[in-house]
Amino acid sequence: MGRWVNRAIKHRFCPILESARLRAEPVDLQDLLLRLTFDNICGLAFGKDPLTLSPDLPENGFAVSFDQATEATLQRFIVPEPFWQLRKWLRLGLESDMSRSLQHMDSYLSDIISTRKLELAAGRLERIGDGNPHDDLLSRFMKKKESYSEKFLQHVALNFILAGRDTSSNALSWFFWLVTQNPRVEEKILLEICTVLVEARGELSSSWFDEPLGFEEVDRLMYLKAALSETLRLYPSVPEDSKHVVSDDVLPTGVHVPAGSAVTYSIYSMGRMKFIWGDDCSEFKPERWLSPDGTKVEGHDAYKFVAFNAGPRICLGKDLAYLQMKSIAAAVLLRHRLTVVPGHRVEQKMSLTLFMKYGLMVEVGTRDLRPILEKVKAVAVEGSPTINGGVALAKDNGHEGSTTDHQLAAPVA
Ligand code: HEM
Repeated sequence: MGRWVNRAIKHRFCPILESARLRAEPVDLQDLLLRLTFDNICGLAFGKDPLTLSPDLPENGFAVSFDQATEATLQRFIVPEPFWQLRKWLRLGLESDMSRSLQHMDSYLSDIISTRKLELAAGRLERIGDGNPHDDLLSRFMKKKESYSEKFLQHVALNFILAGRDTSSNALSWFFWLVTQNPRVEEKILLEICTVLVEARGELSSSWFDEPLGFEEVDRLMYLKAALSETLRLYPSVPEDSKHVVSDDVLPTGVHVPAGSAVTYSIYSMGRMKFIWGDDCSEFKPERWLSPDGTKVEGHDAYKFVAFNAGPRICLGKDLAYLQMKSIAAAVLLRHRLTVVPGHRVEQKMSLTLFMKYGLMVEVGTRDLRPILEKVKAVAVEGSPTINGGVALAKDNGHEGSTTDHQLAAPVA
C-alpha cells in the first residue's frame, strides 16, 4: 500500500492543499482524506486507482453507491428487523437505494475481475503499465491454485474497502482537528519529524519536500504514532462493535447470552472510562502511550484499547493503517499549518464509522519550520539523547545542507 499512498500524497494530495493555500480558499479536509483513503484502498484491493482525489473532486459512481449502501446498513441497525425487511421487500426508501447501490458495485467489481481474468489468461498479470508487479489483493487471490468464485472475489475486495476507507480517513480527520486544538502536541510532532529528516536527509532543503517520508523514516515517528493512538482512543473510527451469538453462552459478568442474540460493546465509551485510563481520560495526551524515556510506544493491553478490536479477530490492517496515517499526517504537517475555519462546527455524525457531521473545513497556511529547527539544533547542541518526541538525534548526519530563509519559511512545491 505504501506505493499507492506515497504516489497519491505526492501527486494529488499535496498539490491540492498547496493550491488551496495559494488561492486562500478553505478545504473540507474530511472529504479530501476520504477520497485519498478510498483511492489507496482500491489500489491495495484491486490494483485500480479510481482517482477520486483529483483537483476537480469528481463524483465517483462506485464511491457514491458505497456510501448509500453504508447509510442503509446503519438503518438496519436502528430500525427493527421486520420493518427494514418489509421495506426491502417493497423496495422503499433507503432499502431501494441499497439494492441499486449493490447492483452498481457488483457490476463495477465484476468488470474489474473479468478484465483481470483476461490479463491472467494472456500472461500479462506480472507487470502493469508503470513496471510494478500486480501485487494487489485481488491478483494475489486469483493467482492462487484454488479457484474462487467471482462472488467470493467481489466480497473480498469489498470487505477490504469497507474495512480500510472510512476508518483511516475518520481517524485522520479527528487527528488533524485535535492537533489544531493542541499546539503543544503539534510542536512535538514537528520536532520529531524534523529530527528524523535532519538525520535521514540532512539540513532542510528541497529534498525534504521532493518525496514523502519513506518507510524507514515513518517507522521512527513514535510520538506521531502515540498521537494517532490517542486520537483513536478518544474518537475511535468504529465507535461500537457488535458480535452475533452463535450458541448459548455466559459472559464473565454472569450475564447469559442466548444463541441468535447480539452483544454490542462501545469502543467509544471504553476509551473514555476513568477506571481504564485514569482521571485525565478526557485529555488528549499522546504521552500516555510512550515509555518513560519517550523512545517507544508502550503496548497497552489489547483488551483495554479496542479501537482495532482485540483477540483473534483484531483488525488485519492495523499496521498498514498506522503506516498510511503517519505518512499522510507527516506530509501535511511538514508543509502546512491548518486552522479550522472560524465558526465551523465540529460534531460527530451518527454513522457506522465516526464521521464529522459537517466535515472539517480548514484554512491551509504555510508552515514556518524555523522555530522548530532552532529547537532541534538546540537539543543537538545540549547533547540531549532525545527530544521530547522521543527520537534520538544524529550527532553526525554527514550532510552539508544549505538553507535559504525562503526554504525555511515556505515549503518547496
Ligand atoms: C484507523 C484505521 C482502522 C481502524 C480503527 C480499524 C478498526 C477495525 C475494527 C474495530 C475491526 C473489527 C471489526 C469487527 O469486529 O467486526 C477491524 C477489522 C478488520 N480490519 Fe480494520 N481498521 C482500520 C484500518 C484498516 C485497514 C487500512 C485495513 C485494510 C487494509 C483493515 C482491514 C481489516 C480487516 C480485513 C478486518 C477484519 C478482520 C477479521 O474479521 O478477522 N482495517 N478493523
